[in-house]
Amino acid sequence: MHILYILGMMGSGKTTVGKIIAEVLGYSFFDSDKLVEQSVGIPSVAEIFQVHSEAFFRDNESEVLRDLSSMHRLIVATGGGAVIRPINWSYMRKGLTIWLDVPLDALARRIAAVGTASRPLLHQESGDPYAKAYAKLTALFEQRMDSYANADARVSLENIALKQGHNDVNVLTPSAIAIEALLKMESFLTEKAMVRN
Ligand SMILES: Nc1ncnc2c1ncn2[C@@H]1O[C@H](COP(=O)(O)OP(=O)(O)OP(=O)(O)O)[C@@H](O)[C@H]1O
Ligand SMILES: O=C(O)C1=C[C@@H](O)[C@@H](O)[C@H](O)C1
Ligand SMILES: [Mg+2]
Repeated sequence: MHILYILGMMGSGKTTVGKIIAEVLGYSFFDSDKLVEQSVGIPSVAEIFQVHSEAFFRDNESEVLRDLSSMHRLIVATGGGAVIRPINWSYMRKGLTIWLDVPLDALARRIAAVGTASRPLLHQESGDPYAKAYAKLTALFEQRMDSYANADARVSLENIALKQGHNDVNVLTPSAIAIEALLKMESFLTEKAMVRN
């Protein structure tokens, strides 16, 4: 495996879990949102949306994914919306894709805890941050769920919690999630090798 792409909604833990996986495997870690900020020369995604537009951000995101796709031994935390463009899949299909599937109420809770200012698609000046984030995440997820489901492997926090005998995903540590992601990757690669042989 040359590159592992971590997919998932905003706040799903792509950066947190991706860094742990990179450390375990001895791979380099890249955050595609950060690479877009560097390449555009604007320090935040929110400002890129404001100064330019979402379409401009998406074009740059595709360029970043294209450039990364020729590299080796990387873990890439993708932007939450990277799955919506088919061209991005043509780059990501060169590696392995894994979807961090986190219940929307847990996402809204994490996002409300840090505020929505850094997330232009969720930001609202007024109202309850949890309720607003939850409503927007629900609408976005409906548009995107079929795209996330194209990932080679899915890491469901609900399933990990069930396996551990809890019914609350909020007790799961990033390390437990990273371990599950590594196991899912391994089974995907084993099945792929069996189909080949
Ligand atoms: N397993 C976890 N349990 C509790 N909080 C978590 C967990 N994983 C990540 N978080 C917290 O949730 C927030 C989002 O995590 P992170 O930044 O890794 O997600 P992301 O998918 O990279 O989000 P973004 O859309 O901003 O790129 C952070 O505040 C992080 O500390
Ligand atoms: O889900 C999304 O569309 C986004 C997620 C973030 O990672 C950023 O890429 C940006 O805020 C858009
Ligand atoms: Mg991130």
